[in-house]
This record gives sequence, structure tokens and C-alpha cells, in this order.
Amino acid sequence: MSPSLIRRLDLRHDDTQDLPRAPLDVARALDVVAPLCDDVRDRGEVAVLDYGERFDGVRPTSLRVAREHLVDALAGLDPAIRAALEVSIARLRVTCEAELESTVVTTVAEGATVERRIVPMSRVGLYVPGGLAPLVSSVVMNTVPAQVAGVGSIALATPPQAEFGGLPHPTILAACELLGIEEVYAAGGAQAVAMLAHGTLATGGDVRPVDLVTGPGNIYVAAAKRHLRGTVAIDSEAGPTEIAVVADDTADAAFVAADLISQSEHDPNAASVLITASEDLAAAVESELARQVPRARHHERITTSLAGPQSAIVLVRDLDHAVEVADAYAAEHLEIQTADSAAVAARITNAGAIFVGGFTPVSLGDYAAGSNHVLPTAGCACHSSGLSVRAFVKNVHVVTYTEAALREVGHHVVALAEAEDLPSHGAAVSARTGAPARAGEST
Ligand SMILES: NC(=O)c1ccc[n+]([C@@H]2O[C@H](COP(=O)([O-])OP(=O)(O)OC[C@H]3O[C@@H](n4cnc5c(N)ncnc54)[C@H](O)[C@@H]3O)[C@@H](O)[C@H]2O)c1
Ligand SMILES: N[C@H](CO)Cc1c[nH]c[nH+]1
Ligand SMILES: [Zn+2]
Repeated sequence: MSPSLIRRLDLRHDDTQDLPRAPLDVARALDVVAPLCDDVRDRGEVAVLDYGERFDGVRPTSLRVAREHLVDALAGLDPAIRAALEVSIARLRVTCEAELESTVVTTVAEGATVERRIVPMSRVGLYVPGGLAPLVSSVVMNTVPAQVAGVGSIALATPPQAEFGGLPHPTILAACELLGIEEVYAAGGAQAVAMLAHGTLATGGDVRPVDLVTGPGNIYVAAAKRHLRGTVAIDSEAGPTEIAVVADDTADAAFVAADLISQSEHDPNAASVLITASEDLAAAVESELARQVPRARHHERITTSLAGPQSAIVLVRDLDHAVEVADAYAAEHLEIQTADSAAVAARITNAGAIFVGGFTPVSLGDYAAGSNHVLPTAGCACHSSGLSVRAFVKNVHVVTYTEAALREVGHHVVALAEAEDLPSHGAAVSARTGAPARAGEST
């Protein structure tokens, strides 16, 4: 029998072993990315073009893509792809509209209100991957929530393609035009994220800085987002793709293998993990991988991804143990293919998105489920969320008190200010309410 394409990790008797993770993680990639981002801050568009030439093998004549290229790309778009994009956009828009929170005004006492105002980000930068594959669907996943949130100004960056003379891939340009995105840059990787975050006005260029950078990308893109967080807001570290599948004997091994392969197709650094208590299923999935992988167009990078230390078939004691391991792993995508998938899914705390049952593959969510495919990776799902309208808005409390309402609560403010040895805080209230000043107050 030929050796398995994926290793086994047996946690049944020893679950102190490390969970599968890629050796090239964000922390390591920062060594490359931090100086690169600083260089873009200092040298602006010339640096962006230099790195494009080095990493993408082409130097665009202009970083900003002229509108005519967007219009031409949409005119030349295959109608079947346009129809699919329209469905993808429509489904995601429905979800985003339903999830957009509205302003809430709370009356906490008579004459005292706290309004939570929802304010869209003024200007955002969207990143769309285009190194190994032109992820046109990421144009949709970034843009639709930004537009539903009401963002005023949107810039989008995606790598230049040597094949298209330094322009981004035409299908990506077509999707931009379809969605009305006019400010598109032929810039990829960390240099694109740095360009959006810092802008290039200070170095003589035309790119205005953004307030938020969102979108998926490879490990260098994820590292750039970590490095620049603070200069800008980010959605999450949405790096190399991961899939974990919790499955039992009821799962279809051919489906499970197809789903592992589908996400390994993204990147040699992508991670595919099956978590199961069933040795029979583990063996059947290994056979299916051996059958399906050689037939896949991108079998080389799939093989690298499956063989890497980031991928494994993890053997666990039972379903409870499977849930525990899935939560500890905190996968970007978690599929549940068990006898009662919904009940198992309800027990999961940490995952970017959960795909429930045998007929909800991750690929559906990648394109047309109505969910967002920009999701936290490398364990970040324990603290970060997938992209949604919430990333594109801020909450601002608007506080309004009448004089009577301030008088009613003022003495409590004074008491707490005293407790913190900050009497001038209390004095700012006493000055209005006429309450007696305490020692050390100035009114
Ligand atoms: N987590 C998510 O939500 C999600 C969604 C979709 C895709 N993805 C991931 O996005 C990634 C897409 O990766 P990609 O490479 O195809 O496209 P990409 O656009 O993310 O990255 C390409 C860029 O990487 C830069 N680069 C390449 N090698 C480099 C190096 N050695 N040093 C510095 N920079 C370098 C180049 O500038 C290039 O423009 C995949 O890893 C995929 O799994 C993640
Ligand atoms: N699986 C990716 C998220 O990690 C999204 C994607 C785009 N195109 C295909 N798949
Ligand atoms: Zn995918």
C-alpha cells in the first residue's frame, strides 16, 4: 500500500502533543514584512513598485488602474461568471443588511439618554489576493459589507499580473466594476497593505491613507496586517486557509477528502485537519485522498499542503474529545459531519465559520452561501471574528443629560471622583449643580 498523503496524529492516549500548525507563522513572517512595510512608509509608491517587481515579476506602468480597464474587463466578462457573481453578491447582501445594527437610544433616567450611534468608517482599504489564484470572490466578500455599512470611500488593492502587462487579473477588475469600486491599485502582498495604511501623500504620491484594512491573503499579508495594526484598524489576521473536519462513522469519506483537498488547493501553507474517533473513517479518507489528489489540477500544492506539519488526521477518543480538540485548534473553517451535526456544532466555541452537515461544504461558503469567507486563521478564531458589516462601522455613544438629570446623579460622580483622588472631576459636576465643594476642589 502506498504511503498516506497525510500524517496521523494520535491524541487518544496523549493529548499533550502540539496541534498541527504551519512552521511559517505570522511571527516569523514579520521578520521579512516589518522592514518592507517601513520602506513603503518611507519611499512610498516607488517602494511598492519595487516590491511588485521583485515578488510579482512585473512593474506596472501605473499603480492606479485606469477606469477604462475596469469597464473593458466587465464588458469582456463571461456571462456565466457574471451571473454567479450576481448571486454571490445578492446572498451576501441579504445577510449583511440583516446584520447591520441600528442606532439604539436608552433612557437611563428621566432626562438622561445614551445613544449608541452607528457610524460607518470614512475610508477603507480592501485586499484581494491574486498570487496563486485570482480570488474574485474576495472582491465580493470585502466590498458588499463595506457598502452595506455605508463606507464613504473604498480603495482596493490586488497584485499586478505579468500575464496582463502589470494590470490585475481581468476577472477581479470586472468584479470591481460590477460593484462600483473605482479606486483600484495593482499592488499585492505586504507592500499593498502598507501603502493603504500609510498612504503615499507624504512621499509625493496620490494614495490617501485608509482607516481600516480588511481582506484575506497569504502569510505576508497577514503579517503586514499585524505589523500595521494601530496605524490602521484591521478585520482579522485572515491568512493561509485552514479546514478542520469533525467527522464520525456516518460521514462520507469521499466528501471529507474532497473538502480537505479543496482548501489545500489554496496554498502550500494551507492546513487540512480531520478530527475523528473512527479509525475506519480515517483509513477511508486516506484512500480517498490517494484516489482524488492525483486527479486535481493543483495536485502539487495540494500534496505539499497535506504533507506539511500543519495538516493531519487527528485521532481522538470520542466526540467530546473531538469538540475539545476542535475548540483548541480554533479553525478558520470547521465542518461537522456527524450523526447529529447541528448538536455538535452548537457545542463549538472557537471557529471562524462552522459548516453543518454533509451538504454544507466549505466551498459553498467560499462563494455563495451568504456567509463571508474572510475568516481568522492560525488560532485567531478564539478572539477574532470573520468579516462582516460590523468591521466597517464604529459605535459612538452620544450622551445627553438635562440639568435636573445631572443634579440627580451628580453626588455619585463626586463620590467616585473622591475615591479615585481626582477631585477636579467632581468639581466639574459641582460647578453645575452647586453641590458643596470638598477639600482640594476648585470651582
Ligand atoms: N483566511 C481567509 O479568509 C482567506 C480567504 C481567501 C484566501 N486566503 C489565503 O490567501 C492567500 C492567497 O495567497 P496568494 O499568495 O495566492 O496571494 P496574495 O495576494 O495573498 O499574496 C501575493 C503577494 O505575496 C507577496 N509575496 C510573495 N512571496 C513573498 C515573499 N517571499 N516575501 C514577501 N512577500 C511575498 C507578493 O507581493 C504577492 O503580491 C492563500 O494563503 C489563501 O489560503 C485566506
Ligand atoms: N477558502 C477561502 C477562505 O479561506 C476563500 C476562497 C476564495 N476562493 C475560494 N476560496
Ligand atoms: Zn477556498
